[in-house]
Amino acid sequence: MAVELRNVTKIYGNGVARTVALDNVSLSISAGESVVLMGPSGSGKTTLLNIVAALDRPTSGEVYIMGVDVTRLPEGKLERFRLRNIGYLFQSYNLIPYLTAEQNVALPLIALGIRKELALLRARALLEFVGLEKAAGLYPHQMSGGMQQRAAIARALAANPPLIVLDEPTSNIDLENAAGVLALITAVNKIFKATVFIATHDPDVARVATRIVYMRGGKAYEAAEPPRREFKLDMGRAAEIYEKLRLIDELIGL
Ligand SMILES: Nc1ncnc2c1ncn2[C@@H]1O[C@H](COP(=O)(O)OP(=O)(O)OP(=O)(O)O)[C@@H](O)[C@H]1O
Repeated sequence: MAVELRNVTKIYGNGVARTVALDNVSLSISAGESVVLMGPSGSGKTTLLNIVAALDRPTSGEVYIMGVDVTRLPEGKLERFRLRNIGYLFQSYNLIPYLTAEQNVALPLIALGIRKELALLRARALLEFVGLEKAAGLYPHQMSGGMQQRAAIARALAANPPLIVLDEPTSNIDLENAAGVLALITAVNKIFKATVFIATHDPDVARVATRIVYMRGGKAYEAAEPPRREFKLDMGRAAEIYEKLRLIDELIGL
């Protein structure tokens, strides 16, 4: 199981300000699933995403990620666990402004202690995977919003994490870029075999889902069989770059 939540409750505040953001949520996500979390504003999506991403701890309940109970990990160990196991795509991308695209992508690998040249080699292959091979030397301010997002996706894949968590991946980009990013998410799921967890308001994102979970009032509900729409994607090329990445991984020992 990639992610397992058992009776997870999250309560903010107390007294009159007490809010039950998650109400006894249990959820099992198998490796390789692509889960899209939908629901109205205030239903608890962000709270659940942050818990699945090991960025926040529940008030009660257990959270297993790749078999590890992350609620019991001390902060120091949790940080390394996150670096190795979870790739993040935040709405604001959070690219470091004074680093180039390739330096941004290499950063998680360098934080894991991998030699800079090898980290940059993998970073450049990942930028090729997301279609940014010509932008490796650009700084974030020299890139469009769509390009910055692709760079952030490459960075999320840097340490080859088994779980990728994305918060509203289509909210800050235009329709054309949104279709591109959904195709990329499909490739990440199919070729990298990463488990994908996405919180969104955008019903279009459901097209990349193997499973849809709805939130309402802090409770999670399973949807009936979701629509599965394939994206036009040159899987041959993506698979080719993936092979290159695997060779680099052998060098790095990832
Ligand atoms: N840090 C916090 N302190 C107090 N209450 C909070 C906090 N974070 C979230 N909440 C409350 O918990 C509930 C769930 O919020 P959450 O942000 O998870 O919902 P959401 O579905 O992600 O909403 P949106 O789609 O608007 O982001 C809401 O009632 C919200 O007001």
